Amino acid sequence: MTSVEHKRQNFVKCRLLFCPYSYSKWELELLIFKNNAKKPVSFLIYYLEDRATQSLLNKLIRSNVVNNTNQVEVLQRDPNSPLYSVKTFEELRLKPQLLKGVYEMGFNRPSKIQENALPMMLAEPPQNLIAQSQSGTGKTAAFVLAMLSHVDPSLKWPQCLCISPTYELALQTGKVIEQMGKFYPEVKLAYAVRGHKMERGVKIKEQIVIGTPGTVLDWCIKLKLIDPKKIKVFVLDEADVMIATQGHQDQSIRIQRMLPKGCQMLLFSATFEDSVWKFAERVVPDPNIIKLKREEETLDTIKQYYVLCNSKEDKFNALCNIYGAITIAQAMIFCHTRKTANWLAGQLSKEGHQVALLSGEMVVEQRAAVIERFRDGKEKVLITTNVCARGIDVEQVSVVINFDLPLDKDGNPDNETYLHRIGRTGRFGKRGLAVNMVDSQRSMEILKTYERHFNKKIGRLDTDDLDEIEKIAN
Ligand SMILES: Nc1ncnc2c1ncn2[C@@H]1O[C@H](COP(=O)(O)OP(=O)(O)OP(=O)(O)O)[C@@H](O)[C@H]1O
Repeated sequence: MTSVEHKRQNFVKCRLLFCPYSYSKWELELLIFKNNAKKPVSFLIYYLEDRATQSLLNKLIRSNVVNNTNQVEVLQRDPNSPLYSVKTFEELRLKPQLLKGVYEMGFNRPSKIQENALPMMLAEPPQNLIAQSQSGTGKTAAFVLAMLSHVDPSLKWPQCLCISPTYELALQTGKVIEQMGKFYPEVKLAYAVRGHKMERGVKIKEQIVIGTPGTVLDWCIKLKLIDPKKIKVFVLDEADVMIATQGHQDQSIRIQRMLPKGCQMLLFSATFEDSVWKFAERVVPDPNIIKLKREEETLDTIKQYYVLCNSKEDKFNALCNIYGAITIAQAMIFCHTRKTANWLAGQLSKEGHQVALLSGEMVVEQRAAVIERFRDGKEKVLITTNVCARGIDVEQVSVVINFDLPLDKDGNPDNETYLHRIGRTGRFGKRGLAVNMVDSQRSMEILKTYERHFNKKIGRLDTDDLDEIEKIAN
């Protein structure tokens, strides 16, 4: 190639970033440089869902089961058989060690989905189940209890196999197995995840194996560590996340095909798009189906205010006044950009607040650590960009501050994100307080759009008047 030809070359650069506008997406930016130009003449942006990260963060922030007032829908394989549901864990006749484990975890009674799913999963002969309900409604706890109930600890080989979409999610489920099985130490657990190097042919003695599809397949086929014909219970968790990951769907089906005919197949998903449904039907033959509709969020129990400001410094002063006047257990503050979030975190720290900062450039482990600290109350303020606006369940947070109002990627009002940031589910949901900082004519217009859309008044708050602020807390 001559130098002249070289100069005429077009080239493309890619950047993978965490999307600043949405909670669960990665942004792939393609910069097209024509004729070696310094500036790209066009660029394309793709959004790739990162559902696994969202699911993990959601699990980590949650400290309790999500209450859902919707009716559970049950479709039985045999519609003539009586429909069992339980209101207590005693009715399930669990092994005493497991009942103790359940109570030790602070569970007093089965969650809504567990009321129906547990009797089905524990029935004799074993029944297959597809269950769908939003994250946090108790699915993991349910299938963990089923696996622990079905194993025979005197047999030293894998009998229950659970596959999760990612390393982190598998570890998280493993923790639940360890907690619930705390008083049942004869039952052992093995992790089939990356980094857990095993020699070919060494038989696994643990009765429960949890892992990701690729490693589980290796353990079954290549390394022959697990005899799939001896598996009694197969769990496929987070089916919606699983199929969103390249290759996982086929791997899961390959694993399922190796299992014996009588093996109990259980599949769980937080959502049920058509693609998940098709996949579920391939993995679980003759299923019973349990569905619990997602509970809608509302603004009914939220007091909403706005504060007029001129600059970010002004917003910060307003925030300090609010903090000075009312006691805030935990608050989440949303900023539009990473830069503002960093600046605000610095300012609040200088004022002596314990601040946690969550932003897009952090890797999943870092974000998980920040969220766990916040959930445990080690920090009282969580500042974040839009990245986790929806990934995080904010029910436990009583005060939400929109330091910048939520906008979509084109800078227009984003009703869904506004609702999700400050909304609560359930008619009996805890009361909350939301304060919106308005700093321009445009942001005032956006605020009015939210007011009209939700048909809920957003009152003005004068943050220079401490008495007035005190009143909003009552
Ligand atoms: N019966 C129960 N009583 C009280 N808390 C419960 C009960 N069942 C589960 N929990 C708790 O509720 C939270 C959510 O439960 P779990 O993780 O099982 O839900 P999930 O539907 O599997 O959610 P995800 O889809 O995010 O995994 C956990 O903190 C769990 O310990």
